[in-house]
Parts: sequence; structure tokens; C-alpha cells
Amino acid sequence: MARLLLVDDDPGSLAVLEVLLSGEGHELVTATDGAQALEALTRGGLDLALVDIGLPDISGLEVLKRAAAISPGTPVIMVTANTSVDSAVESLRSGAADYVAKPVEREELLATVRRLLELGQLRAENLELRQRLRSLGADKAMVTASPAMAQVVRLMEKIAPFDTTVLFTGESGTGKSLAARLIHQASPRGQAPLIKVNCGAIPENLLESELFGYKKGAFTGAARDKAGLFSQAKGGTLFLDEVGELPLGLQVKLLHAVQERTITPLGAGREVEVDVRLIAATNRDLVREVAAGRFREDLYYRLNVFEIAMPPLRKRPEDVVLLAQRFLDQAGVRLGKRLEGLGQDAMAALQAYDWPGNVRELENVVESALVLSEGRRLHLEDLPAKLRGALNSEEGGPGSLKEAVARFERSLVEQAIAVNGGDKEKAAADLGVNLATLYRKLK
Ligand SMILES: Nc1ncnc2c1ncn2[C@@H]1O[C@H](COP(=O)(O)OP(=O)(O)OP(=O)(O)O)[C@@H](O)[C@H]1O
Repeated sequence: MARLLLVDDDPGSLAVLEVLLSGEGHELVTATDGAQALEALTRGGLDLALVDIGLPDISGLEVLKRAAAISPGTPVIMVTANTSVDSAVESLRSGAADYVAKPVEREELLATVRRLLELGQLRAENLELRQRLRSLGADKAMVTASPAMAQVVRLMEKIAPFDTTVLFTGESGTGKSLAARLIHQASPRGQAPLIKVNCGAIPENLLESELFGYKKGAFTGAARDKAGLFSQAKGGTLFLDEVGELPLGLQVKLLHAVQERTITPLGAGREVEVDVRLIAATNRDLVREVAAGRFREDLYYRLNVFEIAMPPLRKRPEDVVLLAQRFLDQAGVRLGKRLEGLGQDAMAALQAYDWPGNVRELENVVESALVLSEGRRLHLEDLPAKLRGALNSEEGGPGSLKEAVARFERSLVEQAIAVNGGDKEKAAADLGVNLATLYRKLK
């Protein structure tokens, strides 16, 4: 049995909610304005709140926002007065767990309430899972030396435990897929499958049956039932990569699946429930795609409940050398050719380049350089011409290598000092130089 708070200033609407929920065996607490609602939330012990968006004193959205502070464990369903996408979207953005539109339909309401109560239970049982991303070490799997990436990891840690839909945006190769995997692993769904669909790579006519599955005889060649990716991801996470490439017709079907939490396999007479957390990624500007009529606005808002923008590599210079070192080690193990590390000249060149292909390009550059390398360390001559060019053209003219090396050394020293909490002696020890050298490099 759960305790539900129902908030509506109209006695008629309140009664409707009470009737709809009466058969479920929950304890119902009612409030007819914002002040009463906040009072009830402050008293606590509520598993769920249904809040009408239009209240006489403080708006439903305001109640929603304050509820997050007063009673963060109580998910809020907003009851929106009409079918206006705006207020629904605004609700989701302001932290509502979901919304239902008036007139409230029984099945939809009950399904939403049940889902959120189940989720709440999971949450309570798995509170310690919130810590898992940390102990799992996102920063071990992901290089995150830059402030921009540290911020991304903080967001990931916060949202991993919840079923919130996440949209990763960012250029190709910035690590969106890796981040999606880490969120999945750190979530309560981490032991269940993570299924990845590349929406741009599957031909349009196959995509629907891939996603939703089909029944035997649904079309010529359908010799037996086939579970779609939604079903394969049951209990786990469905990762929709390149979601911006999804054809419009399928966008409608995806929206339906996200909204109703049901899908209909091709040729099936009835809908089946889906139980997946959605993570989507795109390197397109979806706002522009919406404006151009290529992406449905309602789907965009459903996916964009929580957006994480992956910064391009050129915006996080602190990560470049660390990533290169990691890739050099990994490729070394894989190819059976271990090197001692990166030469100063190679480091400078890696830092001077602007990495249009981001981390993936860096990974490829390091691996090919490793294959070519003949020394104990990776050097400038092992790197592709585009990188050597970047280094030479940077300040134009001779002396630029020296400057680049100096700049790089300085950033390395600063990083070491930061890592050691400002302790220069420890930083010097880490870098294998004495204190005097460290001060000289800083100058
Ligand atoms: N911060 C990071 N630390 C370590 N490895 C990373 C990091 N970011 C990305 N990588 C690695 O770089 C490669 C590219 O990353 P990924 O495939 O996640 O990018 P993406 O943004 O999903 O690309 P696309 O949009 O093309 O699908 C992968 O091998 C990934 O493991």
C-alpha cells in the first residue's frame, strides 16, 4: 500500500482522481491548494503526488519545484489542463516524473502510477547504487581530467540511478556511446542487457521490425516470431544512437512507445508492455531538425528530458595527452608492442592539433603511430602528416616546436599541482623532477 497525495482546487476533478484510484488499495491524501500540498509534503511519508498544474495560490509547477527540495523521494505526476505540449514539456523539464492530461483516462493514470511506485521501490532498495558509478570508477573508464568532462561525469552520477531518459548530444567520436554504457552499468538495470541501435545504419524498411519485432506470418519470409530490440532490452537499457537519423514515420511509432510504454510487434493483434530505460544520442542539432520539420517536436521533448552535451576534444586540452597515453597502453597490450610512452615532441603535436574527429580520431592516430614507431617512445615522425603540419603551422615559423613543448610542459606541471591539491613537492615527485625544475617550468 502506498500513500498518494492528490492536489486539485476543483472538488469535481479531485473526486474523479479519488474514484479512479480507489480500487488500488492506496491511502489517498488530498489538498485543494498549493499551501496545503506543501504542508502535506513537509509532513512526509508520501510515495507519490499528483498535482494539478493550475492551482489558485501557487502554481502547480511551483509546487513541483518545491517538492523536489522538501520531499525529494516523492515523484510528482503533473495533471495538465489540456493537451498543450507546452505545459507538459515544462512539467517534465521542471522535474515531474511524468504527466497525465485532463480528462484523465483511467488506464493511463493507473499505468503511470504503478510504474512510478515500482520505480520508487527500486530506488529505495537500491539507494546504495547511487554510489556505484563512483566505485565503478567512471573516471577510470573515462578520461576526465578537464573541468568540462568532470562536469559531465557529475551529471552522469546524478542521473544514473533513475530511469530518466537521457539525450547525449555532441560531435561524432566525443564518447557518447561510452557514456551511455557507463550510465547503464551504474544503474539498477546494470545487470540486464544494454541494447544499442544505430538508427542511421539500418535500412528504413527493416528498422521497424528490428525495433518492435514481428509475429510469424506478418510478412512473406517471417517464418517465426522475432523479438524486437525493445523486447531484447527488457529490464535494461535501449540506446538509440544517431536518433536524429530516424525516419519520420518511425518517429511516430517511437513516440508512441515512449509515451504509452507499449509497442505492437508487426502482425501482432495486441500491444505488449515495454520495460526499458531509453538513452539517445545524436550529433545533429535536433532543435534545427525540428525547425526544418525533419524531427518531431513532441518526440524531441520526450527524449530531451535530460540533455548531456559532450564537449568536443578541442575544448578539453587537459584530456588529450592522458587519453593518448591510455590508448598507447591499451593498443600496446592488444598488439603486443609496448612502448615506454610519448615523446615530448609527439605530446606537443597532439596538443596543437584540433581533433575534428575527437577521441575516436585520437585513438586511431595513436594506434597507427604505435604500429609505425621504431623507438622506445612515440615521436613526432610516427604521427600522420596532418599532426606534424598542425605543429609547424601553429605559430608559423621556426621555434614553434620549442614553444609548444614549453606550453605543454607547463600544462602538465599545472595539472600535477592540481592533482596534488597544490602541493608542489608532491607534484614534482610525481613528474620525476626536482622542485627547482618544476618552478623553472612554471615560469
Ligand atoms: N573520455 C574518454 N576516455 C576514454 N576513452 C574514450 C573517452 N571518450 C571516448 N573514448 C573512446 O573513444 C572512442 C569513441 O567514443 P564513442 O564511440 O563513445 O563516441 P560517440 O560520441 O558515440 O561517437 P559517434 O557519434 O560517432 O557514435 C571509443 O573507443 C571510446 O571508448
